[in-house]
Amino acid sequence: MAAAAAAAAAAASAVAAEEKEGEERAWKEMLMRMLPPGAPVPDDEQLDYSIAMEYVGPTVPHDVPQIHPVDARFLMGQSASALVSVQEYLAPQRRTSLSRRLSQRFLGAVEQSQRQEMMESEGEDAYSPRASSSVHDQSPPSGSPAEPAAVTFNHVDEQGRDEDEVSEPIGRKRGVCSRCGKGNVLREREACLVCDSRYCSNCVLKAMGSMPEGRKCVSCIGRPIDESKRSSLGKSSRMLCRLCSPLEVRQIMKAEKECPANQLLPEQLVVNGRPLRQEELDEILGCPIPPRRLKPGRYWYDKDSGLWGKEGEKPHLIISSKLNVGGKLRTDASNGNTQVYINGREITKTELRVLKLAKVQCPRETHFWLYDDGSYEEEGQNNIKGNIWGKASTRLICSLFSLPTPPGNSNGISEHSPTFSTRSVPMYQVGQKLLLLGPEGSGSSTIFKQAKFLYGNKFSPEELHEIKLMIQRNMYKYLGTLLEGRERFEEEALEGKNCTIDAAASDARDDGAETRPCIYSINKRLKHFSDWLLEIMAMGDLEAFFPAATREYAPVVDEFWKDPAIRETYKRKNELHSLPDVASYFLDQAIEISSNDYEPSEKDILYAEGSPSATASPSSSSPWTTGIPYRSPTRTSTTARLPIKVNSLSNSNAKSNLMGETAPNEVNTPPPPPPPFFLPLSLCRYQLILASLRGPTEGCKWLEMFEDARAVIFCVALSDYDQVLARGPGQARNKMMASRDLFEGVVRHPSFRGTPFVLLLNKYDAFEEKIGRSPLATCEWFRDFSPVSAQGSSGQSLAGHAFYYIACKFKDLYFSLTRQKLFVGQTRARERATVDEAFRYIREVLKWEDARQGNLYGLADESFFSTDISSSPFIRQE
Ligand SMILES: Nc1nc2c(ncn2[C@@H]2O[C@H](COP(=O)(O)OP(=O)(O)OP(=O)(O)O)[C@@H](O)[C@H]2O)c(=O)[nH]1
Ligand SMILES: [Mg+2]
Repeated sequence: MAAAAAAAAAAASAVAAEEKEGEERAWKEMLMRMLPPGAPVPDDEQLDYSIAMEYVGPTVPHDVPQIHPVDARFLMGQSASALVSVQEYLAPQRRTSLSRRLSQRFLGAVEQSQRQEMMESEGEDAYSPRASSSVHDQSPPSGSPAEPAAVTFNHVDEQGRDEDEVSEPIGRKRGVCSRCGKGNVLREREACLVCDSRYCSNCVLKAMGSMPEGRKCVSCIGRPIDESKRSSLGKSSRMLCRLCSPLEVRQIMKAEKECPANQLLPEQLVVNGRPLRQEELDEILGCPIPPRRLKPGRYWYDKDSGLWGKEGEKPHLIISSKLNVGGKLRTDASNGNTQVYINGREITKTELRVLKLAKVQCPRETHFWLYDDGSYEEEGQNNIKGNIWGKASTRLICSLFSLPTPPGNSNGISEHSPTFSTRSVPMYQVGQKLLLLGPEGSGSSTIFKQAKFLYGNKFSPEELHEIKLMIQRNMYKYLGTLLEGRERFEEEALEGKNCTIDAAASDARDDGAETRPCIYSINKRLKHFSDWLLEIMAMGDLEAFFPAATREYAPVVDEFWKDPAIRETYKRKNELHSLPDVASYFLDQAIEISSNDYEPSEKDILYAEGSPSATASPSSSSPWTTGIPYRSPTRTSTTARLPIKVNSLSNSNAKSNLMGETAPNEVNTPPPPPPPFFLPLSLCRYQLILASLRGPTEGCKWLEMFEDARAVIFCVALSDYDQVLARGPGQARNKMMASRDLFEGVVRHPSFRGTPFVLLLNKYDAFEEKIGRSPLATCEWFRDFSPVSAQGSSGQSLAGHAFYYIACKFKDLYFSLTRQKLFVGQTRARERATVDEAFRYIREVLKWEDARQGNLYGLADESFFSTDISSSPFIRQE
């Protein structure tokens, strides 16, 4: 009996085992059918597929949810784990625990639990909600009688995103992976181009599958991308490069750029008031010079000239002309109000300004015809008046005003050769603008010059000539400052002795062997020269005489510099606030500098105060320096330089130069900065533009020219904290406070809203040298500086501490104005390596900013940079 029972039990268990085996085999076969041919069946632990079973039970009394599958062929293949979306006919009561477990694994744990909670609260079981909402694109048109849409889908917004995606789901939290729910703000995340779900490196391939349309969640495949991400199409990320082979990355990026689902739709582009048709879009994209980075929007297009812009805005590009696209160009296309018309369009103020600077006569009610080669004529006159882009100076002005110039040769005649692939050739040679600003004497010119030595072309002969003249003129400025100081010190000394200066002067004998009334007294001959020099300086006429008379007076300068009275005066240089420390360097070489053959050395160039203005070699190859008309030195020194510093000039300060021209003193006048050049800091070339600041920036019109700057680099001299800016009697101002106000003015300027700022705290060497003897609290902004004694004990660490303190002061100020982080660097601009470091840092900042704007990943606080790591307490703390 017992044996029979045991046999029966054994038979029963064999049957059960066989059944189980059969069931498993059936599962396996089903899985095999769903997987790509040859793919191994993953074991239970590794199983990462969402699957469904076909319901074969009795008819259910309620409507069955109907979801159409994503075409699995798209999702399979390559190295990534494919994720199969399902056709689910499963009634709630028949869902197996396995399917639930699988769907649970398929969803991000966090998202799933959230949804499960929601379902449970509604009394429903959790079934694969991701599948239901995510494949809704595939569902038949609503109301189709054959396949009633029994699943309630979320509301879909205009861009095809459902409510969950529009309202921030939990996985969208900064740094939180949308799939596994793990968060780390410092870790890189790959974002879906459609719904912006972010995935960590562990989940990205599982969530995005083989990426047949690039970086999209599997459930977003087939859906149009989020337009704000269009510019990142085809640009790979570090994470992807780590996870996939180079070939795979290339294929994914190619698919991302070229797959139909990611292309612009013609109706997304409205040109001259009319949405495009497919053939028009094809014509635009296929023309020799198409608009770059075309985004959906409303544009205007002037088919005669090729000018292209956003509706209501100035021209942005020049594309191929004569394309038959869009409606008719409207008069108000660019919202101009100048009563000057080009090809029927009323031009904007900026265009008019450029035309005027290019000396094109354009009184009101002028109607021009502009052709695509740049030639123009007045309407009805049949007489070509010139070529608008023919002059290099006009092209420079256009670039400064962010107006387009045609690609092609320097005559402005575009070369549309059919064999010339313009798609891969950038339209312009102009890179992103980096605007370098700084108050007087902060060292911005030195940084610019160092950058030019590092990354730019050599100084042209004309630039060198101008630097030479600048050095010669500066030499007389330094001498004048010394003579002014000498007079003051002499007066003070003689007052102490109770004798008058006139008496003292009368004692002085011409041979210089007189008994001097005091150590600051000079002989009559020198006194005579001194009075003359101080007078022309007071009249503001120094530039009218020097450098022209440099050679003539060189021996006098040398004599002065060696005179005991001037040596004594120089000993008190700390009291002569406008005397820079380079004065002695140049006065030591007064005779050499004044010679006709003098050629400034690299050191002279760097030490020279100021920078060459916008004169350049006509033979230079840079688009910025080619053909800019060379002006005579005298003109350059007055008319060209003044506008940069013009903010502090009032109308009454306008003065005439030797040629009888009046220097522009309007704050609206664009400054002619030194020729910018490109910094090949990365694949993207940056164009460094230097502009020197004088006076308040409120209403400063020329700053508007740089509103498209990629970043503002603001330079402040650390050593200014105990310096005084003399602006006439009773107007002495601490230089650091003046720098702070100027910085605040630039930050507040409407043109730079949203523009990243990098502050370069320069002259760290001079700062380090003086901080031990001159307390930082001399500057009222730094009154609360109280160095920790251990750190303040040695000069160097005190300087480091003070640097950090000042940087934080600026950071706090910047944050209070913008709620943004200020990036701070440290330089000793005379040392080239520190400038190189600073620009590397700036490049990193721009990369971080790009990443931040693309919201790819969070950032650590990398907002400090010091060229001398050991001297930065912040870096040590980090
Ligand atoms: N010791 C020291 N001197 C510097 C440093 N950077 C610049 N200088 C000197 O400071 C003086 C002024 O520098 P510039 O570069 O002409 O200053 P700027 O900001 O262009 O001033 P403006 O041309 O007057 O607008 C020059 O003599 C430079 O050699 C620095 O890091 N350390
Ligand atoms: Mg300068």
